Amino acid sequence: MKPLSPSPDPDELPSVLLVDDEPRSLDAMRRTLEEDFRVLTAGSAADARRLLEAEPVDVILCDQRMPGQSGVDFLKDARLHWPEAVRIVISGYTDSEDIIAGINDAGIFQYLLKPWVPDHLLATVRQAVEARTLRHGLDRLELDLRAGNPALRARRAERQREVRASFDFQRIERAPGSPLDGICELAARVARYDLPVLVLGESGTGKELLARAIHVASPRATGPFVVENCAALADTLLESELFGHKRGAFTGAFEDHVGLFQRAHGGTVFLDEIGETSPAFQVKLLRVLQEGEVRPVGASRAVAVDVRVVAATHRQLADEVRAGRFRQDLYYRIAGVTLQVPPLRERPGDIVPIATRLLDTVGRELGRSGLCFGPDALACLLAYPWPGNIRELRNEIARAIALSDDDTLDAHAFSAAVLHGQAGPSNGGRDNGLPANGTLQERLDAIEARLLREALLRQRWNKTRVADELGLSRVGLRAKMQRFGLGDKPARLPGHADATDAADAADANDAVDSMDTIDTMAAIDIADRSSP
Ligand SMILES: Nc1ncnc2c1ncn2[C@@H]1O[C@H](COP(=O)(O)OP(=O)(O)OP(=O)(O)O)[C@@H](O)[C@H]1O
Repeated sequence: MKPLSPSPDPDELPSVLLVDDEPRSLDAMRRTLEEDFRVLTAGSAADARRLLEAEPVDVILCDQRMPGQSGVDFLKDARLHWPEAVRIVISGYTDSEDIIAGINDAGIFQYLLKPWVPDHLLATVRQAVEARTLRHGLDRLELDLRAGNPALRARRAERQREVRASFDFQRIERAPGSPLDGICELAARVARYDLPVLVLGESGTGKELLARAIHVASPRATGPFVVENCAALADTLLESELFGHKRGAFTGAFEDHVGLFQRAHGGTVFLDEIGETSPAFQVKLLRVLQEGEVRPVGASRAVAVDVRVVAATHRQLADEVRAGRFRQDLYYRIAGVTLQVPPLRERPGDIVPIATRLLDTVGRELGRSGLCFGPDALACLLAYPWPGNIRELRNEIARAIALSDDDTLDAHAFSAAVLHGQAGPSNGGRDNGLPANGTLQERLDAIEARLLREALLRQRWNKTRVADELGLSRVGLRAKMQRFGLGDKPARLPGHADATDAADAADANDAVDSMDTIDTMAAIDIADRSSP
């Protein structure tokens, strides 16, 4: 036999106020509902008001046709004074137009048609109570958040720890003492404050990675991090992507679309290649940043958004402002703090640690773990100027993994350009692969080191020929090689002194097989870099 469950305390049941001037109808509804709800009844709007003033209720169910005031008008009034009660109107077909007209103003949850069926009436009131409970829970959550509820704060802190454990500035691989150390330190400092950050640097240098690390180190870590490449879309599409649009706003807008700014609410928006945006779009973006709200295309009202903006560009944006191509007011809005990420060729010490990390991650992505570089491969990577920066390095490593059956990658797995140390097309045609920053002396040094490296590769590390080509004495060449960390006198490796002409014979110690020489050079280079 089914055990008898204790009947619930009527005071703990959700309360429903029925309003109808028809006593029989009122009675029928009461009987249908009273087992599950605490039912109050009123024969008129005035009686209902008196009851509501005496005690709050969860649901009001009101007949549309009543003498004096219509059900919808009464519910409009109830919405103003007792907004937490969920409102249902009940009526016949003939009143539907009035009800539809008043649905928004009265905030009506459901419209029940007469004659009603008991099961449907019960289900509708249950749904209304559920909606009331949900809304109540959300209100509580918001209050708790505003009041800084300790349990919630602890849960948020825990989640932040989880997010930070999965990604932080350590994921930005670099050598000890790399120029990136200072940049990451500054980024970690500014991450704590809601300042806009502008990240400058050539394509593929790791600007997005830095932006993500800033987000994770910020108090917004548990919020969303959304990315938009502003160069990839035409103005109208970019506007609709970022700010959203309403259905029918333009041809093809078949439904409402929530923009990225709204999706990033509570988090960070990363606007990549902001320097490519048109003046018209810049005006719109400026308005959003100034007012802290977005207006979806075709919408009549704006929506408040709370986001932090991190923007990036490969251009020197201050120069773009001076040239009149980028709005100054927008520049000051987005450049609260500016971080400049140097290209890979200006931090050659980072090549080996980054390449090693990429070999591991890309290898695992391709289902090949336990891979390593042969020393000739590392020497090749070091000798190449990487105009496409870390993205190019990543692609090169992926290609080498795919082409090599061996777990130790050697230089021949690389493309011809990398193997011979010759840069392909420079960075999107935007520069010539040479440093864009630094003092004149630093830039000249970088150019000299690169020319020297290229000549050494071209002449298969034969110093006599290199000295001839560059119009230097051998002593002068050695001094320069030493100065640029290109090694002085690589040890001759057994079996590789295959000098073939008089000049080589005179320089037999240096005339070693290029790859083995590179081997040794790489070892020297790596040892140099790892020493404190
Ligand atoms: N220091 C690093 N350590 C490991 N991987 C890195 C590092 N920097 C960048 N990468 C990787 O290099 C690739 C390019 O980086 P990212 O997209 O952040 O560059 P970007 O400057 O934003 O490029 P773009 O301007 O073209 O969008 C990514 O796969 C990224 O994970």
